[in-house]
Amino acid sequence: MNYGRTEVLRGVDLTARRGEVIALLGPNGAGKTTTIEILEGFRARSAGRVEVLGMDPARGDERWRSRLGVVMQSWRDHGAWRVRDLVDHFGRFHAPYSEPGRTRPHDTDGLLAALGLTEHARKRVRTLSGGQRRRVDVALGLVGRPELLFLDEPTTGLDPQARRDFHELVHRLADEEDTTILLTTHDLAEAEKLSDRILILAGGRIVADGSADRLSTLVGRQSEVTWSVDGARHVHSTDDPARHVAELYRVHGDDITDLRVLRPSLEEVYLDLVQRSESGDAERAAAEFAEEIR
Ligand SMILES: Nc1ncnc2c1ncn2[C@@H]1O[C@H](COP(=O)(O)OP(=O)(O)OP(=O)(O)O)[C@@H](O)[C@H]1O
Repeated sequence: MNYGRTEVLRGVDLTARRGEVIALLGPNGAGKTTTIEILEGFRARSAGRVEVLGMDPARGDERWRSRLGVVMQSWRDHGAWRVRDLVDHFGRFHAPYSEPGRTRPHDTDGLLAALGLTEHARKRVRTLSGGQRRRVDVALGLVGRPELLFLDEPTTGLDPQARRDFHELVHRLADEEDTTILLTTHDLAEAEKLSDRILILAGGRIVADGSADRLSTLVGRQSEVTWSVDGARHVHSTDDPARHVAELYRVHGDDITDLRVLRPSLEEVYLDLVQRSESGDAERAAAEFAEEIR
């Protein structure tokens, strides 16, 4: 993908399985939104082959579009609309495209309740707070009961409770409705919590692809064990924390307090991979990564 003479994506290769939740991570400007917009059919790619639900997004028709849910990063302004009317109106677009086992659209009031919007249903969108508007965005993305859902930074501006509710909603959509979800976020804990698979985009390429657990074992492989005996605190780095803890108990028994084991975090893996690819050689970073997970 090029914007003018600037190449922003090259050789991005990705397959998503039905019902999978994939988090697309990467620094600002890495090309996450561009990737998602190409898949949604909102942006024409410069080259390459793309197939989404069996169609080239550049040629997607209305029926195809009704099977997708889209929550974009930028707010689409419908300030004068009342929340319930807006969601209901968007839902009608999907009505002709019901399928066996997937009635479209969602029941408007049920959806508003699931997103904590019931008490705001009669309000005009422009009078809502930022986080409440974001929930309306999510409602509009979900109203057609999509098979494939794109969420571009969906939890920006949500308070902790709303964020947790949203996480539960994503799990339910994947588990109960077999919805395939591709989301972007800058919150690594969120990516770890929500997704089956994490993709890291840097330097225009996917430099890592795997579960959070898998990625966490790759960089700074050692875990850190901390504990106290008789008020003195100790720290030890080890490849085998279970063995170390067993040995501690053999030696000190019940004198041990404040025992903690910390495995390398996704944040460390992320920063390491992004740094490697930004130091100029994304291709080598991707190759090194592929070598490490073999
Ligand atoms: N319409 C456009 N015209 C020209 N360049 C663009 C356009 N849209 C994006 N870009 C450039 O393409 C690159 C990728 O942008 P993109 O928005 O896809 O990144 P992102 O990974 O989603 O970033 P963020 O985390 O900040 O949302 C950036 O360098 C950006 O400046």
